[in-house]
Amino acid sequence: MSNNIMEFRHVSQQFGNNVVLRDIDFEIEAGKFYTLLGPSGSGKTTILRLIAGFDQPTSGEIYFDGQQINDVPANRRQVNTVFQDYALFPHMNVAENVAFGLQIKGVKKAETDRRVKEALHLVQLDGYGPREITAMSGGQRQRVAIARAIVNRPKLLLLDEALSALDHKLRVEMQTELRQLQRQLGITFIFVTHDQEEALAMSDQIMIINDGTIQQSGTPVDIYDEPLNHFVADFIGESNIVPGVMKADYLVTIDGQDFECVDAGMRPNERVEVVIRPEDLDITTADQGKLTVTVDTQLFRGVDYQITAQDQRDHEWKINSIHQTTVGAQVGLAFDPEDIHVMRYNESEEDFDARLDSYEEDD
Ligand SMILES: Nc1ncnc2c1ncn2[C@@H]1O[C@H](COP(=O)(O)OP(=O)(O)OP(=O)(O)O)[C@@H](O)[C@H]1O
Repeated sequence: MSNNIMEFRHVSQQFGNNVVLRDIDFEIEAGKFYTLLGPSGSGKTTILRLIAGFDQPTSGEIYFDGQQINDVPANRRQVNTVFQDYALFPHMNVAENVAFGLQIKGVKKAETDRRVKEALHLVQLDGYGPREITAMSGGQRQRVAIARAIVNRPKLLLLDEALSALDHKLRVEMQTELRQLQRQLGITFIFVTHDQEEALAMSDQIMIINDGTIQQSGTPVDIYDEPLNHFVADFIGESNIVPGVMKADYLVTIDGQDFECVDAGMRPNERVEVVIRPEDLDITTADQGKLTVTVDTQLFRGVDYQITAQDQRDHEWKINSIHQTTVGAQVGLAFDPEDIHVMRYNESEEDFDARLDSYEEDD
């Protein structure tokens, strides 16, 4: 028996001529914290609206707990949404806002009071029930919105950029609290954000979306360490992305030099893209490095130095190092075979050759 609470099968969404989602397929496992991550306009909110039942897909099927729900209206789905602007009722106090959904369902007063109290306790707003919404801070309103969304224990909670209105410190605090709340309640959360650090910090699973298609799904570690394509490598964290050729299993050529790597199974001489994260590069003496570079810039960031350097072909490398270096110095870059991440190239060989040629002509 599958433990999936939500499934999309070949879901497409079109507004007029504008195709916003293209043949989306995914499964959401019950009880986990999922994040939909992608740039503005990629289709994240459109997916949430389909899950919540605010819109119907142009084609494809949506399943909830194994049942097809395309035609089930929003108010009959066991799904609640926390919106970016919270959508609280300003003329009601905190308790009335939280109680609203229960009253609509006709839950008795004593039961409603009990559940409102419990929900306010879960979001650490004990005793705030009689307060006017207008007398609550941004962070407190955020908690009220969450209390209102969990009070009737939905099976699935959708959070659309739910933390984006908070300042940085409060936002980081709420990330931890939301994660704890999700574990405590065991409700499946689908959280939408365009902030990659937030996604990496909070999620069990991340789905990266761009231009209406899912680029990669996986745990934060999978996605960070093994990006499937250029978009993911570039979008998640900082990266050095360079074209290369897979000479043989475990051997890749970058900039005309051969490097041992841990990837295999590509065609001999297959064109690839190579990702090396800035924190995986160590600075050493010029004669000890695998590549020789000249340091261009160095910025101290508290925990480390953010360094840029040019190699002999004038390509820029980003390096994060805890050791200080000197601008203008010639140094070596050291890295291990497992720090090289090889990605298949997903464009035609002709396009790739053209790009590789132009890259080499830059020399
Ligand atoms: N009702 C609609 N009618 C026409 N176009 C729409 C409609 N809803 C969304 N779109 C378009 O669909 C695309 C995806 O929008 P969506 O809101 O899903 O993106 P998003 O990833 O949530 O972006 P953001 O992070 O900016 O909220 C955009 O180009 C948007 O203009």
